Amino acid sequence: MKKYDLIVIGGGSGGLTAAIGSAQFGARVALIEKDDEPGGDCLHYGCVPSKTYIKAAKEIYHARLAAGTYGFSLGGKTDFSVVKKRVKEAISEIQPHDSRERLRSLGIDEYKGFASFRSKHEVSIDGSETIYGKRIVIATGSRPAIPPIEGIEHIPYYTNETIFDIEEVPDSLVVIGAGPVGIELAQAMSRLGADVTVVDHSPDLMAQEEWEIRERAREKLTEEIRFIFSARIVEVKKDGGTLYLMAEDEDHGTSVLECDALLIAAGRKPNVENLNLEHAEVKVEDGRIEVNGKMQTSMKNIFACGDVTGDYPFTHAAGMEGKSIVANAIFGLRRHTDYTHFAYVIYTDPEVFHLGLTEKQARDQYQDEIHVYKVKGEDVDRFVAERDKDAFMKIITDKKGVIVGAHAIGTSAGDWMQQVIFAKQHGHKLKDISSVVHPYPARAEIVSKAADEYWRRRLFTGTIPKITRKYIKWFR
Ligand SMILES: Cc1cc2nc3c(=O)[nH]c(=O)nc-3n(C[C@H](O)[C@H](O)[C@H](O)COP(=O)(O)OP(=O)(O)OC[C@H]3O[C@@H](n4cnc5c(N)ncnc54)[C@H](O)[C@@H]3O)c2cc1C
Ligand SMILES: NC(=O)c1ccc[n+]([C@@H]2O[C@H](COP(=O)([O-])OP(=O)(O)OC[C@H]3O[C@@H](n4cnc5c(N)ncnc54)[C@H](O)[C@@H]3O)[C@@H](O)[C@H]2O)c1
Repeated sequence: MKKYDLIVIGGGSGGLTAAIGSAQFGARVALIEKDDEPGGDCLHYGCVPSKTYIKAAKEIYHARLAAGTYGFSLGGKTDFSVVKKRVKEAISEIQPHDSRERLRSLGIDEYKGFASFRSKHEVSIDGSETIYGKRIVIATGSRPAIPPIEGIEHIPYYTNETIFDIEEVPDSLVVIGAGPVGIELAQAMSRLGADVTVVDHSPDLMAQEEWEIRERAREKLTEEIRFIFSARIVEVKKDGGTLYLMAEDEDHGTSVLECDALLIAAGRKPNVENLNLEHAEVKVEDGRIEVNGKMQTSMKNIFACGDVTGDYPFTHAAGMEGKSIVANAIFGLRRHTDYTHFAYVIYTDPEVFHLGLTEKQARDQYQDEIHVYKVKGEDVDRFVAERDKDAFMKIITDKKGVIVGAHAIGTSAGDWMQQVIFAKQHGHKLKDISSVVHPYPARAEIVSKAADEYWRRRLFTGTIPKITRKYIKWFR
């Protein structure tokens, strides 16, 4: 039986980081991936294809808007085969980075097949070959959760695993789920030509976002998408080419939605099945693998990262957790994964950026001893010049000015807010950003406006102006 320092199950963002990091430090590593090529959800069915869709949709939408603005007309239908081609090209250009060849070139033994445990140190591949690992990583990711709806097994529907393969944009599309997957794809599909309705059983979208951001996002998105909140699809039927979806809505009772296609984006289910976790005494709690801060499962030599743990289902979280595993599983360190400065972006247009506490969370945590700084796009020259004034940003600090939360909405918000992640992570105060000179007229100036406001409140109110006035008089 072949023996390894580390066996990694799953070649997505988490597994690849753990395997490549460990091999680069000299560990003997095996990676088992069931699909033809590694890369996982992010490369094949998630981040990458969705961002290519979003970009194509955005270009088409803004071209049409621009035509209206500048007095000419743009007609015609999108050639969807071009969009699909661009998706394929994007995946295949990134694939070499995550390929079996690259893993081999790094000295990793890659296996193709479905992995399952035989014991706490033994993993079998497709039930045949068995290999031994001193330490093992479970990075099997997640799949779309399909809600229990009567008749769902008898109708065709899309998930993120199939929506990037469609031949044509449907005339009408219902999306179940207003989470990041649902709204990013709903907006893209609407811009590509579908009439889109999003149904969610929660009362609003983006419940975890700062309320002013949520309101602005809802206002913008409802210009393009119809939302039905507090509603549940309870039954589905197909007649000819049409789908009939029975929706139960708290306010309006039962109604029937007709559409050509259905996309299910109702959350994720960690991939824990058929791994024979009981052979390794790895505990599953609420359908996901339980880990401690060191990413260790209930069995000390077995670690888990990424979507299979369920807590932070993001590519960059899986990567961060994979790095902790390299430190803990290969070097025996006690590194805890720290999510204090974890940020994410929802890639709608406009983008939504989230870092740290919301104002409400900060008020609760710091007993109201916080400062809140808000800047609107209409106060920043670049947004005004480009006639794109919907941007909004809020930074929350503790009473000493240390950043505890930052939230924004606007074109490319995910890019211009990066500096705040850096500042927060390195313990800088908001005032420090004020001394950074931002090239004029960068959108990032919105952040320095908040920092300027920090100084304005301290310098130009209270006793300081009285003293400086006296000094200037004397100095004359
Ligand atoms: C539409 C969509 C858009 C997204 N956009 C973003 C985004 O913009 N930014 C972001 O941060 N996140 C995004 N995400 C989330 C991101 O894709 C996931 O958080 C990330 O892929 C999780 O990585 P992972 O390594 O845990 O799992 P995965 O990437 O799913 O990898 C798991 C791998 O394990 C393999 N596997 C599973 N079981 C076995 C087994 N028993 N044996 C062998 N191999 C196995 C699978 O084939 C797969 O390759 C998006 C998700 C979706 C669905
Ligand atoms: N830009 C990004 O970083 C990005 C993009 C896409 C996905 N992701 C990650 O992927 C994860 C999964 O995203 P998601 O949107 O699939 O899941 P989610 O859990 O975030 O959202 C699912 C939504 O579906 C609704 N829902 C669930 N069951 C329903 C039902 N039966 N009827 C009506 N509504 C129902 C929920 O109320 C929720 O609003 C996210 O948490 C995110 O971390 C990230």
